[in-house]
Amino acid sequence: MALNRNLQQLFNIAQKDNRVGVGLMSGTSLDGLDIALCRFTGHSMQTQFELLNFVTIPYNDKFKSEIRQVFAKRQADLELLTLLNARIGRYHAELILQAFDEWKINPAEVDYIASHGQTIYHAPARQHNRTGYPDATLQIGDGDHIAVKTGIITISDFRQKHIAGGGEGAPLALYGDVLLGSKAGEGRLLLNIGGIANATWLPASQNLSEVFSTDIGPGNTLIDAACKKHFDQPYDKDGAIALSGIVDETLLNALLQHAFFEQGLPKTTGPEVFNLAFVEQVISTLKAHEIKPADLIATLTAYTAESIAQFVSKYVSTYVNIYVSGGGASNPAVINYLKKRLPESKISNTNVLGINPDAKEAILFALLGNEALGGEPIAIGNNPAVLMGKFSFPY
Ligand SMILES: Nc1ncnc2c1ncn2[C@@H]1O[C@H](COP(=O)(O)OP(=O)(O)OP(=O)(O)O)[C@@H](O)[C@H]1O
Ligand SMILES: CC(=O)N[C@H]1[C@@H]2OC[C@@H](O2)[C@@H](O)[C@@H]1O[C@H](C)C(=O)O
Repeated sequence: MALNRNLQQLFNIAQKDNRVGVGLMSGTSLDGLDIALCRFTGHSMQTQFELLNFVTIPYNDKFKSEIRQVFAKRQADLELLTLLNARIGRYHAELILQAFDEWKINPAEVDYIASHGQTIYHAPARQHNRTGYPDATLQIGDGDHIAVKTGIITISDFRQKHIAGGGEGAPLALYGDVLLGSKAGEGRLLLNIGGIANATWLPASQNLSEVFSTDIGPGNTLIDAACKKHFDQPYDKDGAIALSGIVDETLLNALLQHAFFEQGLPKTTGPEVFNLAFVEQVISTLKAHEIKPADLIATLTAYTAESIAQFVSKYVSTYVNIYVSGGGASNPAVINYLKKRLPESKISNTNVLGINPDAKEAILFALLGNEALGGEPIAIGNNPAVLMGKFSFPY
């Protein structure tokens, strides 16, 4: 009996030795959609990869503000959430087609799309503390819309399987970091500074049981939020505002008392926890304390960098090769603080590993899509050995 058209196409793609796939990431910074066009040869520990094209297409202010109405909020308009699930899926498909146009790529040359979607709420059990409820996370921007509009098989909603297998749904970075970033004889820390900062430790032994990946704390999320509120700017370009201000050590120390930093690894978090309401609440406990906007940005920048430095000292080693990715890698105020705090570490950018630091997370999802099509579950550290993602078909 013949397979239907969708399954036949899936069967053909799954049997290929090499695949061209698109990885999509729309992170917690809500800056835009990262689109990475990749070619993968092989799978699992034999994966070879080439980045063919990459672009970040910025979101316009109206779109950002619509997402913000439901993003990381305990209470939200359910109708808007429902509408956004479809709208984001369709919009992402339009942006992919726009990128293909610019790259002169025919959609028929692309085997699959792997879409992260937009995280709306992240609620690990450690954080929600509701008896009887599991770890949970929600990403929207339904894959069916992407598959139908582009005509390309789409794999999406990767995080649910990680949770079903016993994880918190994040960070998923380690699956890509192990396959693309590890090297025998060199201990490496791959540090991503996005909205939230996370890291993967890749030991020199390449022993998968020693690998771990965890969120560290705030990345750019608080800096961005304070820039928006006090300077009407989406972020602190090149750390200019932070470098013009003075770090308020009292506030910095108070912020570092957050219970998240004391919790064991691995752990995950988000803007549900690290937001301006938390910062303002901490400021309100510091009696007779006034802080100028530029000093606030300087302090929040130091908060990001100091929490990363403390994590490195506590869990890795102060003498380690650190490879940074994510938008925070372009913030000299963060990177210079880290270099001062960890003088024995060698801090560089993932470019030196052949991985574009802005594209790294989009590449990760392309890689997870390649695994979903042809890989095998791999046990890494205490992460679930699962193949992640759900399939959406064009027809
Ligand atoms: N030149 C720059 N100077 C300072 N900060 C920058 C610069 N370029 C990017 N950034 C920061 O990086 C952010 C975007 O980072 P990125 O794209 O890694 O986030 P994301 O993908 O949303 O994050 P996440 O990993 O949390 O999902 C911007 O909002 C800004 O804070
Ligand atoms: C729930 C969620 O969207 N988490 C993101 C977020 O952004 C950074 C950090 O928090 C990380 O845990 C994760 O993304 C990356 C891609 C990951 O899973 O590795």
